[in-house]
Amino acid sequence: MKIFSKFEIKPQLEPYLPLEWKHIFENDNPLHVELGFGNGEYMEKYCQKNQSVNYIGFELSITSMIKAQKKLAKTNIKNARIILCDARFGLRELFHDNSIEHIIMNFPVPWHKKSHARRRIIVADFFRTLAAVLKVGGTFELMTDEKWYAEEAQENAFSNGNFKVYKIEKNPERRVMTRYETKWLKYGRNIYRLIIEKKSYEPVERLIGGVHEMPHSTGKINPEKFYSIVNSVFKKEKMSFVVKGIYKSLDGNAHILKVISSDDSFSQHYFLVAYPQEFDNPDSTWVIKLDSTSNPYRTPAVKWSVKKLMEVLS
Ligand SMILES: C[S@@+](CC[C@H](N)C(=O)[O-])C[C@H]1O[C@@H](n2cnc3c(N)ncnc32)[C@H](O)[C@@H]1O
Repeated sequence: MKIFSKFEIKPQLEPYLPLEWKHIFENDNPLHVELGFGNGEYMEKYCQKNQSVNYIGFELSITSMIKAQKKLAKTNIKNARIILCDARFGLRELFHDNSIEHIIMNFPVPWHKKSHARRRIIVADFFRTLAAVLKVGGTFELMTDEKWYAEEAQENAFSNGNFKVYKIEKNPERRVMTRYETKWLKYGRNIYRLIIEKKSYEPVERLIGGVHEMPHSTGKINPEKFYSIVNSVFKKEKMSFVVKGIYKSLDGNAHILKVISSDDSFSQHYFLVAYPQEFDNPDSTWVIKLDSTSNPYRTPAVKWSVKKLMEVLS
């Protein structure tokens, strides 16, 4: 089997965030970022035509990641990296302030139903991130076939106050186009482009920003309490977590806890391991830490789950 993983970056394994992109690409070329790249068709063409930019793509779908990696490998693209991660989180946590030259979002799902509001990307928070991570003079380009969506984004950008907001263009000709875009234009379906340009900088509050350390806690644990915490929801400020299941190792010493945590709307699944430092001593101190198979971003909610569980199990 051919390995295409040279394009994929796993920032959750890095000891420090935001990332140092010039070390990753081994050059200091301008950063261009695509949010929700789908099968990677736009990324492939864009990278071929713009070889002096460093291109970073975000996707949530594993199938799309695989398709894009195959494409990039086939055409021997050198200037692209892709990340399996919520673009809202990635854009805010993985880039230094004033570091991105251009951000592209092609045909996102608008999620117009209220019940899907949590999935929307282009909301007020998104523009706060752009005001931090785009360079002054850097641009965000949105393509959509929903006029109301472009208008809503335009209003949000305008209310943020840090952007020059351009007029929405109808059926613009772009140097690089997606397959659907070409087809839609051919069949007379309208598409819209919104471009905004950053005029002033405003910092954004990051969840990580700094050393990306491994959390662990130590203390006394009453093993009888383990099963009482399953499905209990713990909440504090914008953080929450729930223990969805507990599994015991065959020798009965280690307990593995399946946890889902949330920082605001950013959720992660991971496993924690709890074990006594001295297996034969009933008074032993216990350790709770991330299980070695798990690699969530060490957000405040992840760190808090490690600390709080020690407290409730003691
Ligand atoms: C309608 S498709 C468009 C794909 C591609 N941009 C195109 O124009 O062909 C939207 C894509 O965005 C991805 N997506 C949705 N929400 C996302 C998020 N929060 N972060 C990263 N990708 C996301 C989806 O997995 C999907 O592949």
